[in-house]
Amino acid sequence: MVELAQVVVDVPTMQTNRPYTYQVPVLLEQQLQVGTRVVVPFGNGHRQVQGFVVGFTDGTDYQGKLKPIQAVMDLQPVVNRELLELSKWLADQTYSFWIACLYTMLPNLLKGKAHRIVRVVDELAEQDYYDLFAGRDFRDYADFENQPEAIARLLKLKRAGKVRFDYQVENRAKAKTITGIRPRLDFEALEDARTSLHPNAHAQNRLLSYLQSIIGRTVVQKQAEQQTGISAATINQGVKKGWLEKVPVEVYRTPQADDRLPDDHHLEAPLQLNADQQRAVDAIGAQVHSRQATTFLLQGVTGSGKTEVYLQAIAQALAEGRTALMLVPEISLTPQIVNRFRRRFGSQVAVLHSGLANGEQYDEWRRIERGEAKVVVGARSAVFAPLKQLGLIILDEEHESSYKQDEAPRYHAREVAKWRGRYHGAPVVLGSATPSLESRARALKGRYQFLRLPHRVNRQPLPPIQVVDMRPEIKRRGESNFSLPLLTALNDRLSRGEQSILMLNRRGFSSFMMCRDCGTVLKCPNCDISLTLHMDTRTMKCHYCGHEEPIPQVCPHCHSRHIRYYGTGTEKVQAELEQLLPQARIIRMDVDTTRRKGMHEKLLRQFGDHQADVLLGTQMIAKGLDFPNVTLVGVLNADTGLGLPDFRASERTFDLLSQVSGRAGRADKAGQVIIQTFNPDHYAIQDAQHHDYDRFFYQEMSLRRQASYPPYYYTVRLMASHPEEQEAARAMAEIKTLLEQRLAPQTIVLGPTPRAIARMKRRYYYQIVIKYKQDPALHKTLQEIMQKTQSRGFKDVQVSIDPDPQYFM
Ligand SMILES: Nc1ncnc2c1ncn2[C@@H]1O[C@H](COP(=O)(O)OP(=O)(O)OP(=O)(O)O)[C@@H](O)[C@H]1O
Ligand SMILES: [Zn+2]
Ligand SMILES: [Zn+2]
Repeated sequence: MVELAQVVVDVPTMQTNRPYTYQVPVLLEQQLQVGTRVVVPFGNGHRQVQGFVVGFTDGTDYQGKLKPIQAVMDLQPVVNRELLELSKWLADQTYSFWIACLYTMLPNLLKGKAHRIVRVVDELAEQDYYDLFAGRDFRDYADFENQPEAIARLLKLKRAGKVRFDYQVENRAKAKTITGIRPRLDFEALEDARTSLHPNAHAQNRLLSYLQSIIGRTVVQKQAEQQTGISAATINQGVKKGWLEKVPVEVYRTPQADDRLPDDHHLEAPLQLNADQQRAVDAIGAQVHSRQATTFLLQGVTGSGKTEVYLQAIAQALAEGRTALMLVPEISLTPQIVNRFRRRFGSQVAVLHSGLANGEQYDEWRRIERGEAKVVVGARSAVFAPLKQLGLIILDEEHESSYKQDEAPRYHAREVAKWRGRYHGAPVVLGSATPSLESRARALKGRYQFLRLPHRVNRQPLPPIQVVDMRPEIKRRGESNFSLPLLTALNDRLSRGEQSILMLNRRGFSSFMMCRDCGTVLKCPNCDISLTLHMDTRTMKCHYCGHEEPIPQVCPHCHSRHIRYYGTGTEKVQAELEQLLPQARIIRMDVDTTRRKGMHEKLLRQFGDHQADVLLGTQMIAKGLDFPNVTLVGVLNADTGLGLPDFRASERTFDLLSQVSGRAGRADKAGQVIIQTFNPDHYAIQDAQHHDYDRFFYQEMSLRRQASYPPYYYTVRLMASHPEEQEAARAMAEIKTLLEQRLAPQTIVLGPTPRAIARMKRRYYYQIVIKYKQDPALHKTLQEIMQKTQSRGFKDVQVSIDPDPQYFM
């Protein structure tokens, strides 16, 4: 009986979205593991492609001639069995390619063709040392990968812990090297050199003896000097005489510089919980203990101590010998929250986020994979962290739409978390001050266990919120970003030495150029959208395709010079504020000022150290910040997101206002919030003003029911694009016909309509939105559409299926 491998190949088409069978080289039978990457020939041209081994068979049911695996890319699996199973489920749920799901789970370094090396880490038998390593301490893995015999030997050495397999970052974090020395002559030749030495040349004599003792090896020069007392000068003489050479020796990248970590012996003690917190920790802890995959909704007002609940529930999971996963939205993955975890759990914490260099990301991933890190704090994709023995999963700010990936595979981290919870028997905690309507509705139905923290830890009331109607303000005082009440309040904090946070809501508006004479707006030549002004580069940029052009001096249409910049950017606000309050020290935080690595951290530290009076920023300052000296929060424009063509527009506005208001008055000083708006009567703004989540919830629920939107209905969005508009429309019409034939009569199919942004990257987009409660035919029909749209009739049409879309624009 031969062993055959099932390989998912890196050829992302619907036809290849299943494993192919390959011969395993005889020498590697029973040695290759599931989850290992391989290179296999594919198709008639025998193209070489990458793939993942996803299983083995004995091949009894295969008739044709099988091709063999060409190369084995890893000495250890890069996806474990759990993640392999998860990837399959994910592909099915998100209508995407299995191969794409596998890659999604891996750190960047393992997605491409990273440089791989095998290092000797323990003494080898002489034969292995010379055959495999030619007497060196490491070797390029590429030299081995298509030699089954060598791989078989390496796999054995790996199992015995004698070699180590490593990925090296190509350019950015080039591995560090130090100087090593290596004899250039053989034993006899060195002996000859010794006989011709001057009798007084003791040092050189010693060097020659030493070299004779290390033939075939490389030794770190510093080490040799220390061990033998031979000086660097003597070694240099030896180099000149041709006895030895200097070579670079690699040192390991240390995954975590030790000084970045708090000392594990001085970790912070848990806080004394209040009664509500204790109830929550007990409820979660009980399920951790009994290994129940219960989902909790923890709704706690801002500053109610949710994070402390997470920390103590995690401590419980660790005490039971299990691991924990803590997810936060990328935007609130601030040093503040990371440090809180590090102070509590020390070096057991691994952090995963998009700001890490590939090498750092891989190092963290590897610490998790080896079981050295037991608590992972990370953004969306950290939900795939290869933790074993998972005991608890937490999603903070569970309502955040960034938990959904908006490109294929279009997964929602919440759903993946629940899948992993079921797999491990681990509870999942969804935490928020403003839960998504979906989650809150489930909690009310008893599908989630509902926990509440209704009070702030400091027993202070939530800060009072004043809503300022900007319409009369503008009439009275002319165009300004600051109303009189806000200015007065800012002045007041300045005189008291307290700090303020100002948020400019950038959602749904951009800074565009318009001609005052003819009304022409500068648009992207590729996309149906206006270009955004960027002062830092002095260019106009398209946020969709990246098109960039200089700021025009005259209108391209009527050549008027009256071309004006509309919309309010943070820079413009900063300039105005500097004029109005010249004595205020301002820190601006937006994409521009935080682009450089480490700036985010630095600006927040400065603000925390009271080196500024005002923190002015975009949405990125709304979440998670905990500064005791902040007593005023101002929202400059509350309503820019309200007008967006999206059924979640009100919910997002309410969430954002609640979150940012929560930054004020978190310690002993009372806080105050001022919200400026042109829609003071809108229920999202009024309910936020009264801190009334429940009222907002019921009001919004009734609108959703009337319009058949989630959580009453599920939604799926289908999108087709083509360079020719009528081709995209035609494809969608065909899909619509198919849907109407197959789906249940109660299911609603809307469209096809052009997307709100109808043209992007020179392609036209049409969409269909499906709304359904229960439709047994849906999943199969959508799978069928994925298959069908790969066929000839759909040439050049790209179709995507997005279950539970977060945006409808
Ligand atoms: N039991 C407690 N005793 C004393 N202080 C506490 C307790 N629990 C939390 N705190 C402190 O109260 C502050 C707010 O708590 P925390 O940040 O956990 O709230 P949160 O609900 O996560 O906040 P948000 O959602 O607004 O970001 C923190 O400074 C925290 O250290
Ligand atoms: Zn013009
Ligand atoms: Zn564009």
